[in-house]
Parts: sequence; structure tokens; C-alpha cells
Amino acid sequence: MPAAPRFAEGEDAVHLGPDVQSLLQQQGWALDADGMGITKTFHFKTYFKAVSFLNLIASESATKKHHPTMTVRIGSVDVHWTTHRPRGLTIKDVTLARHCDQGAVLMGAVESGEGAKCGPKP
Ligand SMILES: C[C@H](O)[C@H](O)[C@H]1CNC2=NC(N)=NC(=O)C2=N1
Repeated sequence: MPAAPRFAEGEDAVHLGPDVQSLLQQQGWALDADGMGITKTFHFKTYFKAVSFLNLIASESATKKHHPTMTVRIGSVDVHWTTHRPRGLTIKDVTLARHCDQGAVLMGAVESGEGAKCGPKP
């Protein structure tokens, strides 16, 4: 059975619960096995778009002083949000996950399978 979201101490779980559920059920975010974080992979037609998206998120992260773990590949970016202190999901994770979804639209994200790939064309 998938984990339930685990909110950091002091968070308003009553409001944050439905916000996290909508990210999970409607926006394609996945909950970590321990319920403490969320991940999503964004796909792009070019490496340059993938890197530009990463920089868009990096810029907002610097402003908000909340930083994701990101892995950039040739045609995709994995983004993981969690809060280290206090440990668990917070409103910052939710707000910045939404920012990622908006930024992905701006950067022309595509469906999984349509992103750039290595190797010869099929
Ligand atoms: C002081 C500073 O705001 C904190 O260390 C921030 C920095 N960025 C952070 N980023 C994330 N993802 N979680 C944190 O708990 C966190 N803490």
C-alpha cells in the first residue's frame, strides 16, 4: 500500500492534505515510499529546454530559500521536493511543486516518450 503523506511538525495538515492529494492525483507527482517527499519527471524536446527549465526552478528556489534535488538528462528533469528541517512535507514543497508545473508549461514540456533521447533515430 502506498504511504500516506507525512507533514512536517507545525504544518497545517488539514489544508495541506488536499493540496498534496491534488498534486498526486491530477498533476502526476508521486509520493516517496516514506511519505516525506514528492517527485515528478518533466520531459522536453531538447537538452537546452531541460537545462532552461532546471534554471527556472533553481532561480525560484534561490528566492524562496528552498531547494529541490534535480537530475537533468538529455530530454528530462527529475524534481524531488522535501523539507529537511523540520522533516516532512511543507507548504514550501507544495508551492514550489506548483511552480514547477507552471514553469514546465512555459518551457514547452512534452508527454513522456516525446522527450529527446540519445542514440540513433528509430
Ligand atoms: C536556512 C535555510 O533556509 C534552510 O537551510 C533551508 C535551505 N533549503 C532547504 N531546502 C529544502 N528542500 N529543505 C530544507 O529544509 C531547506 N532548508
